[in-house]
Amino acid sequence: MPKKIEIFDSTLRDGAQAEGISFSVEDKIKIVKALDSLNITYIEAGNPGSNPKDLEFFRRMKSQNLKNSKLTAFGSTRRPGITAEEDINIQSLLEADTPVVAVFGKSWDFHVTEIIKTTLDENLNMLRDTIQFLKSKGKEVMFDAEHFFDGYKANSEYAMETLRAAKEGGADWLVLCETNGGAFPDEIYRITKEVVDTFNIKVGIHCHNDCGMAVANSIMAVEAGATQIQGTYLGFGERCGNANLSTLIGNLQVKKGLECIPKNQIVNLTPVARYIAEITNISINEREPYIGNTAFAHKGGMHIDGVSKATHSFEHINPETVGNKRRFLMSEVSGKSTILNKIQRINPSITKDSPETQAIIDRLKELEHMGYQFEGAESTFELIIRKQLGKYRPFFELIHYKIMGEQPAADPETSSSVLVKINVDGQEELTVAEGNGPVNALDKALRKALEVFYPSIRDVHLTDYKVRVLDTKTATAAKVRVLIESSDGHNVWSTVGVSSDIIEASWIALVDSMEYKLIKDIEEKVKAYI
Ligand SMILES: CC(=O)SCCNC(=O)CCNC(=O)[C@H](O)C(C)(C)COP(=O)(O)OP(=O)(O)OC[C@H]1O[C@@H](n2cnc3c(N)ncnc32)[C@H](O)[C@@H]1OP(=O)(O)O
Ligand SMILES: CC(=O)C(=O)O
Repeated sequence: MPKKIEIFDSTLRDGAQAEGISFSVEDKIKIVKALDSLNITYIEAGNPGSNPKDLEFFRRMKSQNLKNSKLTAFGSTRRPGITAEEDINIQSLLEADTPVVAVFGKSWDFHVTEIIKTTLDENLNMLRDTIQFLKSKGKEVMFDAEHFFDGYKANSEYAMETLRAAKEGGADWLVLCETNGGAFPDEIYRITKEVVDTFNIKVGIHCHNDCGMAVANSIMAVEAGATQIQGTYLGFGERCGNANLSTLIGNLQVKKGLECIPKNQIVNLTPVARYIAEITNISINEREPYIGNTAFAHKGGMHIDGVSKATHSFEHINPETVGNKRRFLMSEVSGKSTILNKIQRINPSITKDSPETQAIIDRLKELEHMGYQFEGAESTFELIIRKQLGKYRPFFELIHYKIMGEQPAADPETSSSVLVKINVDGQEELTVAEGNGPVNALDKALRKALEVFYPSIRDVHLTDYKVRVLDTKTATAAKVRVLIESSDGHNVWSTVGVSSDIIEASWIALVDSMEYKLIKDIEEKVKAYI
């Protein structure tokens, strides 16, 4: 097995072929910089013959110096019947002015005769002289042997001929593409091994994920002697996507000890994933290995107990190795160990065997049965612990709220009005507020009333609001769970409310949010005093 694997990221080329993904030139530049900072060897950032945006991107990149990575432009071999020099796509590849070009060409005889409709000989000439031409211009050239594995299975002699032609043309790399994503790991190993044993040249692998095998297939190619892996950082790409490089880098570098990026960069595996997702405007699959939000989240009580005693009891690596973090989730399947450290933050004298611990677990299970979920609402859970431990006093009493809606609205920003009346230590306060919906107006009215007594509430704003219908069978009579995320500019916290009335569920979550903020203010003051 080799010691070093060259990583080739195609997020900005094959990734841009994924449904729902579109990058602006600015997005591309930001992602290139992030990949460069991670020391990804090759960044395939576009197809200059495809569209003016990619050409503009490569033009802008001429003034950007990459510190570690080699920018790569992608395009096809020349068209049949013309010279490489005459081919407009090849002219665009040169115009991109990158040190590396990746050219794809046909390796499956069926594609040659039925898709690009030329002869098998002309296809070999197309590969050979396109690569020769690009080499004469001083480029490092990768030959992406499209459909190589299907081609090999249909006509191995011809598939190998295409690699021979590419090598004769001067290709630096033969990249075996599993274009349709239908091959299995044993086939990948056997065929890649034959290529590695036949040609004295560097071999790469490019796998698609149509059978969920892209990562496994890429690893088998490495086992067979490939030293370059192509994929996309978050796995998105044409159809089911490409080999996920964040998983592959984790697997190869952390588990198999092969260097893909410098050792000191592996802690950036997760932060770079989150940055790319942010720029791409997608959510990372929570369950993604290594980098996902739940990759090191423990929920089962016995798991949490085990991890608290020895982290490797339920973790394959330490999450910090890849810049991720361990999380313990609150739920009805939690045991006492899960909640003990949360309880002890409020009352350190309580132990696993104290009756209060069992009472809190019972209350948690009862609330989950009613539809609550605390995994994403730990602030509400802290308030429940306080209530159970007698460490809570309400900051205000609700007298009532009234909601009015206007439809059709003269101004959508003020389509709802809410009146809130509260009592704080015997003093009543009545406020009215308008909003673009009842929850927005309710939030504004409650904050306006509370600000009179607690000025720091002015800093609080809602940053997220999610509603989940809990029992879809009963349709409009179903319960809803409202999850609110709030911020005061320094801290972010989440609270939850459940009711069959969406306004009431929102109110419960809003009240928890305000009370949580006020409790934290008091704690800060006490800390400062001590
Ligand atoms: C497996 C892969 O991922 S390969 C990369 C796939 N990526 C993309 O297709 C995205 C970028 N593509 C594009 O922007 C456009 O397809 C362009 C600009 C490159 C070409 O557009 P058009 O000239 O309108 O052609 P169109 O997309 O309709 O068809 C593809 C053409 O490329 C030809 N072609 C396909 N593969 C190859 C190849 N390896 N070598 C040479 N020609 C090829 C086809 O025969 C077809 O030619 P035809 O128009 O003479 O029948
Ligand atoms: C080149 C390429 O993207 C493929 O064959 O899948």
